[in-house]
Amino acid sequence: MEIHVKICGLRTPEDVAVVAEAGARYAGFVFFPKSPRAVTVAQARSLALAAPVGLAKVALVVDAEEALLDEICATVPLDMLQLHGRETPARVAQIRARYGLPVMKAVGVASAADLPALEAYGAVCDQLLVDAKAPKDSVLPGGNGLAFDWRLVAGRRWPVPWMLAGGLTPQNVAEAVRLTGARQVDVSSGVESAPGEKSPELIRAFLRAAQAAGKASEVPRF
Ligand SMILES: O=C(O)c1ccccc1NCC(=O)[C@H](O)[C@H](O)COP(=O)(O)O
Repeated sequence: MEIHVKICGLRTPEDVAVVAEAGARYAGFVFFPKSPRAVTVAQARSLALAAPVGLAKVALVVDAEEALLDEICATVPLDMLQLHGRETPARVAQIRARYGLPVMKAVGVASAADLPALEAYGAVCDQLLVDAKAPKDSVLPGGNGLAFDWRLVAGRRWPVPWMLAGGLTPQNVAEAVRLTGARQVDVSSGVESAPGEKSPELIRAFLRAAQAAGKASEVPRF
């Protein structure tokens, strides 16, 4: 089974080249000014234009107003919007209808009490990002390099495809895939040498580990 990998928070043409060459399926661009991974709309446009066919470009926004979404969608050639704030299901549906792009909604998980939200958002979005819940005092609503208890979502299914995120690394991604049954994984901090600085070696190691985990989960045919 092939595991689809999203590498989030790309900032340079070198990041895009390494991610594509390593075999990632999605590249994420962060539009959140307080993030060390933030890019401008103009920067995202040139990064997206440099992405080869087969690498899906994802714009990550947090409670974005129409003006910003209009500007991003008119300027950057995109394949998906990732909503990483407190957008309600109604807002998710509205954004999906307005821009005609697939929408992935991030849902933070810390305990079983967070699981019903995945059902609610699963009814209105194209993909779910099942992420660790950000600590209350965190500046960033995601990208904190924190994992949640994967047993909470082990074997769970939703009506739309989903990605596992939160604190994944080249060392733990195989165990995360094995335990949860995820077919898609998303990483940012775990492939960085410093906040916002992507490491080509860690990106390659992450892709290798994820792909090996996918192969290991294949049912043998005799
Ligand atoms: O990465 C950021 O700086 C960021 C800022 C605001 C909202 C979300 C953000 N990142 C989300 C992600 O990169 C991932 O989708 C996910 O949260 C996993 O991040 P990590 O735990 O760092 O691998």
